[in-house]
Amino acid sequence: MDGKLATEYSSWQKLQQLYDQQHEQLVLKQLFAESKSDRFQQFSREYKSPSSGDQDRILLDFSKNLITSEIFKQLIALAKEAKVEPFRDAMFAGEHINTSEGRAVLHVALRNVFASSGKQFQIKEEGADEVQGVLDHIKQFTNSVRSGEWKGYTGKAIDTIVNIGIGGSDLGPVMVTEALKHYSKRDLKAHFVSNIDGTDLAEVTKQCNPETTLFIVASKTFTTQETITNAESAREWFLESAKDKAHVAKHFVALSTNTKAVEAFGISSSNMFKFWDWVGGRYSLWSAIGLSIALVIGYENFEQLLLGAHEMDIHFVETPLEDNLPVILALVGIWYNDFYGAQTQALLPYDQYMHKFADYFQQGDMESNGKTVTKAGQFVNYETGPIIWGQSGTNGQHAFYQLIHQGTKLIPCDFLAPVQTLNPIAGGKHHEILLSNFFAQPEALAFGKTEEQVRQELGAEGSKNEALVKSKIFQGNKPTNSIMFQKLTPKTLGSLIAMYEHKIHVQGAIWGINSYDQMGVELGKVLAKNILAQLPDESKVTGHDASTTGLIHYFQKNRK
Ligand SMILES: O=P(O)(O)OC[C@H]1O[C@@H](O)[C@@H](O)[C@@H](O)[C@@H]1O
Repeated sequence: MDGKLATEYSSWQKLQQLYDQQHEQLVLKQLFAESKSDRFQQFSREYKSPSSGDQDRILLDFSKNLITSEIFKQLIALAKEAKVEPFRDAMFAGEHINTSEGRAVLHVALRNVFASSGKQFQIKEEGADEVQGVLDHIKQFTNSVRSGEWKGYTGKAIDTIVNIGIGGSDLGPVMVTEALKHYSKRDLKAHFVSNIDGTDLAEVTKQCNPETTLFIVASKTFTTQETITNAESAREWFLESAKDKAHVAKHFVALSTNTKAVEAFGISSSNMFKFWDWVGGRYSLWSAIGLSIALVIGYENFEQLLLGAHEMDIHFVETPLEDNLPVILALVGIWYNDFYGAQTQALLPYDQYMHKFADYFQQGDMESNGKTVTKAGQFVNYETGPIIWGQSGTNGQHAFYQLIHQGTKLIPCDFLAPVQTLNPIAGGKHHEILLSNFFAQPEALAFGKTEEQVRQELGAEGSKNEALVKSKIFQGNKPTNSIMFQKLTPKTLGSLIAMYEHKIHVQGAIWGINSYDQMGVELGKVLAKNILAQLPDESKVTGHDASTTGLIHYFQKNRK
């Protein structure tokens, strides 16, 4: 992180040598055989919440990775050489590490509100001292809606909320309200409208009663085309029944950094929940953007989510690199991404509540680290951010695991699962089956099935079919992390999210890129605006290539 390309670090070069010399001998079966049971001890770490200990603990087993203690040491050396620690401290101190936009990166300040946690970071940045005030506003508003005290324009309590937002103003609230559904107020329905496709809003409003629906317009900039258009159409839909514009105040609130635009939309500043430009969209669920989360799970649970994240922040700042969960995940990821040439990384939570976890981190990781230029302005000569994807187990097993087990691609996977389920139905049978799969899949991926085993199973007769024998071989040696947490509590979820946020931060630091801007989303937006103005009239369609022109003309000819 001092203007160097990652490939210039001597530790990177050493890792390259280790890879070149050793990767053919890095076979999990042998690595485990050589180290006996020590390997689990050696390559696993347990995190415990300082405030609730065993209740909220996370085990990271990274022993099923293609690493030795020498490689692990060298990866730690890379983190040191890339100055991961001072860069982390710079973020927590409020330095403007988002250099292209000249901003601080302070989602950690949003959860730095627990004097009793034993640690508060000293953050000096405009707005950082306003965090508690906004939380108080969220608390008071949440309590009044949930208790029924907040009334709609006909005097009825709110029973439905609709969050209108996209990207970071949607994915976090969607993921967390799903993940913490167990803790939700069941008689308060929550919908999320993100897509500009009118279908999204239309299908939601069909399920809403204007007298009892609260719209939450969530947009950091309050200029995002999709969100503003959806909010305007929602207001139109609402006014068809409410008639009087004065009623908007009871049914529309805004979450934004842009007071002027919120007021121009017709939402009074008393119904606006503020945040600051140092909160990146994809790191904003901890801010006012989390209002829908607080409404669904209650303010106390929202606070626990923040506390869990804050405690992971403390772990990230205070724990030596070799025991630091986000750092370990980041380094192991770099080993595959940059030396093995793995293109993707799968997130596989064996918890149905977490079925949106991979979707959430698709933006979190890919918008952060999908970059080609370093902060010093050089093009990288190595791979940066991985493609993130995944699905909840065991659904994924019946969909795409075939390719992970026997395809031609190397796909490092993170398996996540709770020790205890929140729904121990059928005497806990479901959870035992779920967890047996959670244990079995990484085992199968790591150790596979040899030709001899297959032949033995098929017997002499069956083994004559060579193609069949070959198709049943599992090469194994596929790397995985296994992450077990005690139970999916708001606090643990907060810690898990913060763990992956910091993993992304560490990888970005090593690659020397700015993880906190998103220039790559701009070009398409500008072109779409230009095209929108050309759509009414065929003769207006100019300045495009033949394909784009052809497509627009095709639409224009056939739309009626
Ligand atoms: O919250 P607003 O400003 O509407 O932005 C919503 C989303 O827009 C996209 O273009 C990205 O830049 C995301 O990072 C952002 O979360």
